[in-house]
Amino acid sequence: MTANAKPAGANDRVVIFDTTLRDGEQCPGASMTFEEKLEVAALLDEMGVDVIEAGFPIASIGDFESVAEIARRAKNATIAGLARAIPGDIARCGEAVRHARRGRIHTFVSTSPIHLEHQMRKSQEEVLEIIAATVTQARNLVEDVEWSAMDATRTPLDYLARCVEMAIKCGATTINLPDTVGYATPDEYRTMFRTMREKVPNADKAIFSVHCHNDLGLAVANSLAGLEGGARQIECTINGIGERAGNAALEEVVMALSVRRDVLPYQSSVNTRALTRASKLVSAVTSFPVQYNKAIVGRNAFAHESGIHQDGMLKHNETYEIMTPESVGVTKTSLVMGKHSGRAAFRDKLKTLGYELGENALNDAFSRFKDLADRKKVVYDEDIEALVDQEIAVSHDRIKLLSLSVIAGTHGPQRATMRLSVDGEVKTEEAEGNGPVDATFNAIKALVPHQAKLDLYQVHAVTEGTDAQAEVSVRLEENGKVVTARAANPDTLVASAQAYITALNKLQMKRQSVNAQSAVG
Ligand SMILES: CC(=O)SCCNC(=O)CCNC(=O)[C@H](O)C(C)(C)COP(=O)(O)OP(=O)(O)OC[C@H]1O[C@@H](n2cnc3c(N)ncnc32)[C@H](O)[C@@H]1OP(=O)(O)O
Ligand SMILES: CC(C)C(=O)C(=O)O
Ligand SMILES: [Mg+2]
Repeated sequence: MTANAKPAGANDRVVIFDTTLRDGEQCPGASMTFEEKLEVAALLDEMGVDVIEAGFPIASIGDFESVAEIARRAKNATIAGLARAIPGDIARCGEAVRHARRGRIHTFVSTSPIHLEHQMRKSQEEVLEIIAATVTQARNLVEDVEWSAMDATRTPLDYLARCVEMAIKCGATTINLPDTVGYATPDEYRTMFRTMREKVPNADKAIFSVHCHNDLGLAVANSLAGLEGGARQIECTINGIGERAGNAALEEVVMALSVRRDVLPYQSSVNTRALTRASKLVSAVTSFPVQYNKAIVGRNAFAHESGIHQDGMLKHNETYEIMTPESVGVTKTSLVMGKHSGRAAFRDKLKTLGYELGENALNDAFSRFKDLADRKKVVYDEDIEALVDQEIAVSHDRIKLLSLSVIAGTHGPQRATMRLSVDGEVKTEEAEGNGPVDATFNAIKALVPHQAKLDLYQVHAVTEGTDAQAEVSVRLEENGKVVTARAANPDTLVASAQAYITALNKLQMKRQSVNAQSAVG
């Protein structure tokens, strides 16, 4: 028996068996190259996974070679290979895992009536003989043999018990009872393990293992129920990838054990801080994106957008988080600024961006932020900076933009209607132009007559997407005096008008300071 193979129930240590490289790779589109498999295996080994199922050696030469190489390189983990209940599969698997410091042959055969009749086309008695022969063969090759009853959860318990007894008698050190088709409920799965451990005379000679598929979204719940039934090995995959709807997600299982130690008193040796790194690596090598709201490793798992939650988080992080982001390798909680955010988070965000606004300025900036968030899916830090910079500039201005509407399109001329406040007086003008920007600038010229020449007009997107803020830069020149101004808004024309008006305000301030200097002189 290996270090990992202690009798079920002897302690509360749970063996974490990762099958990302075998069952995970079985899902359509998830195949990994030799080098990618080595990289994933190295990380799993480093993070404390007990058993790495590295592949199915009979499946291909590539699979054989990657299992053998992972076996050579593994420092701590047991390396397992999968084999059907066929002598050739078992021999090939034995060849691949013999390079490991601890190698395991994992052999499986169907036990359910539906599989026996339609897939194996064998009787129950024939399958019992196959179990005896193949487990014995495997045990003659390695010390550590896992036997699985494929489709265990649709197998009559009496027959399953006979199979388990036979596998243990022939030397299996781990007995895996998979929910191959993701059919079981937690209560049924718990009962199956309890029954096996009570009924099978030599049950205490092996570790029992869970292997759950997620067809009904119950894979993690079933895995934990299996522990309550006496299992002490969990088979799982990073990001829950695997056949069809996938396997139980390793990160979810491990964090459930860590966070709910009070009701799940079982220990795993996985370094939880490596979970995010592992998730990102597997996602990158398989090109399978991780859904945003995925437990533990989804990008929203530690992100809060709603004002009430953000306010709570700023007061005490346990108000809305049951584990720290650091505990799974995420640097910090993120308070995402959006239309559901409140003043507390906005104030905190401004502080991190280096702004200290008085209460009135803050309220003004906040209402402009809400207005922006209503129009924009994601509000980035740069959006907020642009918005506050403008707020500060506008508060000193003589000319203020009150409203702008522009008619543009294929049937010119383009027409802009603008309302400005100039030294407190409200003025309106309608102007035409060669394009919407020209019409907008003509309206400004009509409302605030000036000699300044437009030296530069530039537009770029502050952030990504079609709803990104446009940042407009305008440079005006008047009698050798040059001013530049910038403004940002999701509407390019509004940003253009604001930038032009800010430049005019700056020019006005320059004129005043020159006049003041000549008066002093
Ligand atoms: C629940 C699971 O995840 S099981 C693992 C599933 N994973 C895979 O199948 C991935 C790798 N598989 C492969 O590369 C191929 O299927 C191979 C190399 C294993 C076999 O390829 P082939 O010899 O061409 O067989 P094929 O895949 O068409 O059919 C499977 C055969 O294995 C038999 N079989 C299935 N499971 C077992 C088993 N546990 N023990 C013995 N025989 C089995 C089937 O009855 C079928 O036999 P038949 O051809 O006599 O009817
Ligand atoms: C091969 C076995 C363990 C399996 O993957 C399953 O039954 O789901
Ligand atoms: Mg499976």
